[in-house]
Amino acid sequence: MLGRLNHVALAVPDLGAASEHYREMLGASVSEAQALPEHGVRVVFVELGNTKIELLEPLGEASPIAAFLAKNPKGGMHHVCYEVADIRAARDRLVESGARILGDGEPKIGAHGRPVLFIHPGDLFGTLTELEEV
Ligand SMILES: CC[C@@H](C(=O)O)C(=O)SCCNC(=O)CCNC(=O)[C@H](O)C(C)(C)COP(=O)(O)OP(=O)(O)OC[C@H]1O[C@@H](n2cnc3c(N)ncnc32)[C@H](O)[C@@H]1OP(=O)(O)O
Ligand SMILES: [Co+2]
Repeated sequence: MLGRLNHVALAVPDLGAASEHYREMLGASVSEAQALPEHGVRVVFVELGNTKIELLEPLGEASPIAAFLAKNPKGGMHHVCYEVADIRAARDRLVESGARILGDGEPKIGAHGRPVLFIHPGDLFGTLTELEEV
């Protein structure tokens, strides 16, 4: 069921400053910022060739990353995202195993225009996990 590592996401307090650090200090290829109001975040992707780093900044008052940043004001590793071929089949298998799917359980369209959903960190060793259908 589990495919490639699509991205590792870092929550950051200032997306512009984080993008600049990755571009200038690390010499990385960094995308333009994209606002995703339906996810409550602004996002930038750092392209690594074999995978991506997703830099996330809260957008709006109900951002799902706000509490995480309040606990980790300098930022920190927020989630990992694995690719799957059939996201609903993957979800159903996880639910059968007792895992909690966040939100209403239905995939949303993510930053790459593909369906995504999230599994509660308490059900995967303290790691918030995103699945993306590719
Ligand atoms: C850019 C679009 C898309 C993409 O295409 O890639 C994205 O990646 S969007 C990214 C942002 N969206 C989401 O994260 C959606 C799913 N997340 C959530 O629904 C919430 O963040 C959450 C996981 C339910 C947590 O919400 P929060 O408000 O922080 O609730 P709690 O404070 O009650 O936390 C509950 C529990 O979980 C622990 N926690 C919270 N965040 C993380 C985390 N990132 N990694 C590991 N653990 C986390 C938190 O510490 C609490 O633990 P306990 O205290 O032990 O209960
Ligand atoms: Co993500």
